[in-house]
Amino acid sequence: MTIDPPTTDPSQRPADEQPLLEINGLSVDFKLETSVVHAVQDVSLHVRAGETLAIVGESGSGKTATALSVPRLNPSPPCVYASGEILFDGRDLLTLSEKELGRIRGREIAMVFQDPMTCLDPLQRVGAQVAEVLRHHTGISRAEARDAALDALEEVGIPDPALRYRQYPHELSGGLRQRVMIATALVGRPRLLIADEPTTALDVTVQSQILDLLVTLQHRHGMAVVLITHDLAVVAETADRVVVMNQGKVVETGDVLDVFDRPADDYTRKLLAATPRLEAA
Ligand SMILES: Nc1ncnc2c1ncn2[C@@H]1O[C@H](COP(=O)(O)OP(=O)(O)OP(=O)(O)O)[C@@H](O)[C@H]1O
Repeated sequence: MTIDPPTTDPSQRPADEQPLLEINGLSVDFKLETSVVHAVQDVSLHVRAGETLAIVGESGSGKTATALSVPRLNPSPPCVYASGEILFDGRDLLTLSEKELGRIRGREIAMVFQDPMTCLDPLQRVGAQVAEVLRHHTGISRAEARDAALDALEEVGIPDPALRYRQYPHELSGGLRQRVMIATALVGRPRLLIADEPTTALDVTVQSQILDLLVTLQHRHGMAVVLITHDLAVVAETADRVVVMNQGKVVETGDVLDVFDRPADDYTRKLLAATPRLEAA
């Protein structure tokens, strides 16, 4: 019997060990008229199927620019993907055509943002918006999409979904709007959800309800989540692993408990020290 030596080449790993998302050496610049912002510098990270990876760091550290690079949603121009690769299920998203990426965006990779109004059309009834996403991705009939959208609104905990279906975004509270955005994001059953500060704009009690909802839906549907947040207490509650960013670079990464118990980097220590809620938890 021969035993193969352990392989270090990622392309040789068994399929079940391949991360769902693997970012290698990503650099993102914003080319402005008189200057260049190096927003993301040589960032590498990975997310396995079904797990939650949190990206933390101060404002301006490059969290959003990193995350928006995955579905290639940084505004271009001024954004330039200067180097690196973003492997989703082994395919480099940075090399796909807009058409190919369009089939992945929203369907296999979905996003929720801090402000639902950036995603929801203020002039369209909310139920129709959820149904339209489904029709776009699956081509099912109007009636089937309506039924599925009603189910989706119910699943995200919207009371009286038949009534809410017919309402416009401005008729809903911030928490309900966020639930509608989550329904819109998840109705296509994505394998990866990118959640960028999904609860920051909400009241504290609503924040924890929305987080609980995301965790429940993640477990139910087995999707992976990239969670961007400045709230380390939220990370401790929800994430498996964490990436700490500072000034466009990854300064530390690891299992949440390890990093929070034994931070290796000074910047991580400072972030943790600035989060008293965490010590109380
Ligand atoms: N569209 C843009 N045009 C120019 N510069 C940008 C653009 N988007 C981001 N930047 C710059 O890139 C850097 C990283 O920004 P990014 O939004 O990724 O940070 P962040 O860590 O997500 O911050 P926050 O927590 O405030 O959202 C910042 O210096 C920011 O000013």
